[in-house]
Amino acid sequence: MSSDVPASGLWPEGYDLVVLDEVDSTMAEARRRAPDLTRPTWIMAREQTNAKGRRGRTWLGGNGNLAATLVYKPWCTPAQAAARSFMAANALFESLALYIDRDLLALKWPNDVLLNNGKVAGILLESASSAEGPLVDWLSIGVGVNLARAPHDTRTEFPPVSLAGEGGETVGPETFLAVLAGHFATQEGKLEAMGFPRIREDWLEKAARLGEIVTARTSTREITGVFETVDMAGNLILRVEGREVLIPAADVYF
Ligand SMILES: O=C(O)CCCC[C@@H]1SC[C@@H]2NC(=O)N[C@@H]21
Repeated sequence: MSSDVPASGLWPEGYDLVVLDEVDSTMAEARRRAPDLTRPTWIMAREQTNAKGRRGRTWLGGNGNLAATLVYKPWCTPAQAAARSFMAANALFESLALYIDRDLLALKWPNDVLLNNGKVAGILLESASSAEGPLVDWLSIGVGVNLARAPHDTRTEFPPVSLAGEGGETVGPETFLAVLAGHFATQEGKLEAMGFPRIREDWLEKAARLGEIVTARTSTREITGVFETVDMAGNLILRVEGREVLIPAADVYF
């Protein structure tokens, strides 16, 4: 076990922890470590010099915020791996709810966590598969959480907010990661015991704007409709003019 694992009883059994002062990106570090990995490992960095967000965007972190990636080898297909983003979102929600009123939090499809309608946390998934079989070789789940400060970012309609800035309790990245790692391990347990329907149910309970009108913007089109649900494959389902439209990937606005 890595010596970085905290002595406190908080840290989940079976998971390793690596804490780095500085790295290009914890996603890149996960990629480098993945081939030799023997146990699920959380990699946390105090600073990232080249952090990545979804769709190739740059991720703006900041001192006192959490930047971490879980890299592991779940026995699953790429489609099942994608379901893990809902588990990460559920785990982030439950972790943040320890430090702020949970009614102020919501999950935005596919994998943002909102606090007072601003973005407080984002999730980025990467996986690798070989041609030899249907399973992924490894999966990494990166999380960025604005605990202490919200980076200045004018590119988004969901401006970054921070836990501290919205009146949440002060919590450091190490402590928050221990809480998050525990909640994520619980989600893995739920997946094993009850399957994705239970993960989806948990996610839908926390979903922003369920049953309301939202707009999904893909790289080629914009679709506005009623946010009906998320299906068993994790697709967004909008009702548009009486028809169900299935959206596998998009940015959602409301
Ligand atoms: O665009 C998003 O919403 C996803 C952001 C994910 C950022 C995290 S910070 C830790 C990990 N390392 C990275 O380079 N990105 C993810």
